[in-house]
Amino acid sequence: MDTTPVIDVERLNLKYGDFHAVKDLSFQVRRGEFYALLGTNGAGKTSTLETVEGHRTATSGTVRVFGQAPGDRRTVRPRMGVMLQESGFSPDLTVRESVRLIGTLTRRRDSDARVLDLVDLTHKAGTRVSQLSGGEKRRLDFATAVYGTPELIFLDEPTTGLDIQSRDALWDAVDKLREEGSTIVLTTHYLEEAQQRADRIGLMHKGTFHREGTVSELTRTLPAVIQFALTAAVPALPLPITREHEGKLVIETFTLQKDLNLLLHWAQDYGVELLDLQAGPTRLDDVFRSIGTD
Ligand SMILES: Nc1ncnc2c1ncn2[C@@H]1O[C@H](COP(=O)(O)OP(=O)(O)OP(=O)(O)O)[C@@H](O)[C@H]1O
Repeated sequence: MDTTPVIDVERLNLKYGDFHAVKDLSFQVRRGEFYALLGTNGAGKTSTLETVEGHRTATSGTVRVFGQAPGDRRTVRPRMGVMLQESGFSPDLTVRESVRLIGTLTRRRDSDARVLDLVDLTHKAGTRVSQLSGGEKRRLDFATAVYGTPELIFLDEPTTGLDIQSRDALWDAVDKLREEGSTIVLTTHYLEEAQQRADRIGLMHKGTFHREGTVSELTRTLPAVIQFALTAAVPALPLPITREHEGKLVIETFTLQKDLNLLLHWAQDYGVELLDLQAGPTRLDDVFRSIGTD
């Protein structure tokens, strides 16, 4: 089996004039992996991805895609599908003409009807792009990435502007692409989408990785949280309260199951009602919030 990483970035630096936007960034994406490049605003995600996609030249460092320079139009480009934040389809073309154009530009083979069906635009095939809704345009953008089932697919904020049904349909389509072996690189500010699906996450801040790893590697350094409200005076609690937040008592713990069990038994024994009880592991949101504080 070919073990060459699909993407191999080594000590990438990008400068805009005096501004150092990406600093010595190194990462690899393996074949079949779902990798999410996340980060704070202005962290350097788009700059990095544009370089990997072959649209931007590195100030220094090396970027390899399928073992080759990413700008290589003949060998590399046809193997990668890119969903940009704005594809810039001509407003005068119909949806069908736009999909056909994707095939011509990417030099990949596919059935236009299959792609239209996949992005749920068959009923809009004869409509001009200028007359599509925001969500429909986004689904047409998605068609650029999935046309011809490329080996490597970049999704830049793919679900922004999509309603819940369209989001689910997009992720179903991505699941199918993965089953067929495609490698996925995602950027998004919807952290839950990354938390649910990504094999690994690179979390960028100010041009470098704040952390990189699996979701559990990223979250396990932070405590889980139990929170609840009390309406009346109660006997001494069995656990220390870490803080109060919006009228609720918050307990942070690295032993969630044990401490939740202790709390529930205590409430049962004393007949105490724990209002709005919530308990759960650390979420990626919390890792984001901790940027700059740790
Ligand atoms: N063409 C440019 N000229 C000058 N500075 C730029 C240019 N493009 C980006 N930058 C700066 O480089 C930094 C990284 O930008 P980039 O768009 O890569 O970040 P990002 O992580 O994608 O951000 P966001 O989440 O806000 O989209 C930002 O501070 C941005 O202002």
